[in-house]
Amino acid sequence: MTQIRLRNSLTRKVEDFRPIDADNVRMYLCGPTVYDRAHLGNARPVVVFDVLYRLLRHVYGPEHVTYVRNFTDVDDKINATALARKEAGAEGSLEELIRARTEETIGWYHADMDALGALRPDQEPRATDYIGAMIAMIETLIEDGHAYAAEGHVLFRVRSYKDYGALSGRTVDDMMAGARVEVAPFKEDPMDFVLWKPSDEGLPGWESPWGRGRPGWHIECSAMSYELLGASFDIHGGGIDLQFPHHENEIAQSCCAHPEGSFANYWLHNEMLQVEGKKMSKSLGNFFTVRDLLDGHDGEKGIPGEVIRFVFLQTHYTKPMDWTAEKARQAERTLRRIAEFLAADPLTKPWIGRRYAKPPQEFIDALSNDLNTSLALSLVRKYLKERDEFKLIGALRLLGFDDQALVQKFSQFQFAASSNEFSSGFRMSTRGDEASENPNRMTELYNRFSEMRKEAMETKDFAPVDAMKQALVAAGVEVRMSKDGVELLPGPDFDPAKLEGL
Ligand SMILES: Nc1ncnc2c1ncn2[C@@H]1O[C@H](COP(=O)(O)OP(=O)(O)OP(=O)(O)O)[C@@H](O)[C@H]1O
Ligand SMILES: [Zn+2]
Repeated sequence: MTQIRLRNSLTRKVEDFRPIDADNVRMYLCGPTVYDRAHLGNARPVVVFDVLYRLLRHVYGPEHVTYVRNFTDVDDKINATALARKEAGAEGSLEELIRARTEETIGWYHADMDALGALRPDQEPRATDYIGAMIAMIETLIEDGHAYAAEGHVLFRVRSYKDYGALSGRTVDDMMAGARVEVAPFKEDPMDFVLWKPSDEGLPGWESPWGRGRPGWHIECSAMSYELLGASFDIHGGGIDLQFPHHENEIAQSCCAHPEGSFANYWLHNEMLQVEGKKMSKSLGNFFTVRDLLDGHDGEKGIPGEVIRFVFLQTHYTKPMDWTAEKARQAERTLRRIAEFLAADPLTKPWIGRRYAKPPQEFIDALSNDLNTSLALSLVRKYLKERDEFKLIGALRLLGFDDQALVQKFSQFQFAASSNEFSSGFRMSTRGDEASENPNRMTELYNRFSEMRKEAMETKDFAPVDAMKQALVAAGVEVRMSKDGVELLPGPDFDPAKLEGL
């Protein structure tokens, strides 16, 4: 089995990745606070951890990986956007407006990240669905002396956890000198952080042993990861901006509440997307949204999600990067060249099953070496140069690029979605040479054969399917049928003339 190696922020070394249970590899990523559209920086961790997710699925099998990414749907910023709407005359209670805002933002988030080719995680828990689990965890922490209640708040007693600071490699005293910590009169120590706080009247709140209130941000991830992945899991990810204090606090809470577990064994942090040397962030105002980039804004034309993904993957996730129009142009040129090549070749059509296009081992090795995506992309260019379609498609798919979508979006061939000539709507219209004639024919046969098979499953009359299969085989086409569907692979003896009568 391929050995994946990852840079673990805990040890600051690239280590062999050894899952706790190879039958269920578990990964948690801190997700967005859903108050507004995601900016391009927010998309970087999504793409980085999507590549890791795909690699883990490739190595351990898709059904042996669990990827959880949360939505933080309780937050001052969400309340503020809902309040602003209410003040502007929006109808409904504040609670309804808050709910509407988080729903709407989650919808945007899904649409934007889908456009970047990111798979949806296996679970996307919302913090507000796990308040009970958070309260239970806080109670345990209080019982064991790691937390205390004061004036409607509950605080984590940082000095009760001797390993606090291990992830950032700093002591509590160093951190105190560097961080702007809030000194509240009810805190025993300025470093102590909030687990629970009172809610103002009219704002979202939950009954708890400490009065009506709501959780602090850090406890959300500790509680949700425990509920969905257990006291010990494999990988915890997020942007480097979250390492301190958010991740340091998650570790303290989880390890103190569940000393039987190790929490996360590997911590991965992506570096920041920057604008002129500064982190792109809402608070600095130096941001643009993923949606603006996709759709085009201020007179600029839109940029396809594949281009954005390609640009991200050019830079290793541990390095800061800038977004530039020149990088986007170059990525687009490469994707066009790939698409033209794929479009001109009859192999890249829906009737080619995924199983035939396998990423070469050298390509898997590149990704397995701490996600060396820039090396992986140079291998993609190499396969293109060598005109090795199988390697190229295998590599593209593992990186999260859909070859058919690339052909449709980036090649000059036109695919008429409305075409009634072929039910899939997959049609080439510009080149009349043989190479494009046969794929049309194959697509048609593929659609017809799939239809026939579907029908046969219902009627239990498999005779027509068998007859067509025989004819295809006689024309040199290998036919594979599985529960996922049908695959047609023209072999070296493929003779399109023999398909004439079909
Ligand atoms: N410029 C950036 N580059 C890469 N990742 C980023 C950047 N900004 C935020 N992230 C990551 O985006 C994810 C979602 O973060 P979150 O929702 O807390 O951000 P936000 O409040 O929208 O961003 P901001 O930091 O701009 O206030 C986190 O994993 C965070 O590390
Ligand atoms: Zn988190």
